[in-house]
Amino acid sequence: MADRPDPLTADQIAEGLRGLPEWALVDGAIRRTVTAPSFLAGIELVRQVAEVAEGMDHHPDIDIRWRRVTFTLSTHDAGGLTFLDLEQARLVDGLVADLTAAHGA
Ligand SMILES: C[C@H](O)[C@H](O)[C@H]1CNC2=NC(N)=NC(=O)C2=N1
Repeated sequence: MADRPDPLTADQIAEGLRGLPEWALVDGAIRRTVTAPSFLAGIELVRQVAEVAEGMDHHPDIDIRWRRVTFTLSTHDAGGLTFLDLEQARLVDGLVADLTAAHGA
């Protein structure tokens, strides 16, 4: 198993979240809900996030409810949040921005 980074401190989490205004701290994880323009657009976003996740070997919890997709990030092996979660949140934000731009929202 790959070495996992140390959990972030509360200060590090707070600082990281300042740059991630769409994400909320919930039960030791960070969470963002996206409303996609359609169900299939939401599924395509999930597929793109899945590719990112595979590349990072870091896998989000994903909840899909029609057009609403919720991503919940934490590092299970570390028992908390690590820089991997902040990095993944930024990458998800980039994909969501692309989706929004593609649909002229
Ligand atoms: C062996 C493998 O690297 C680990 O099990 C990875 C896989 N994906 C993971 N994803 C997340 N979110 N947290 C982890 O701790 C984790 N561990």
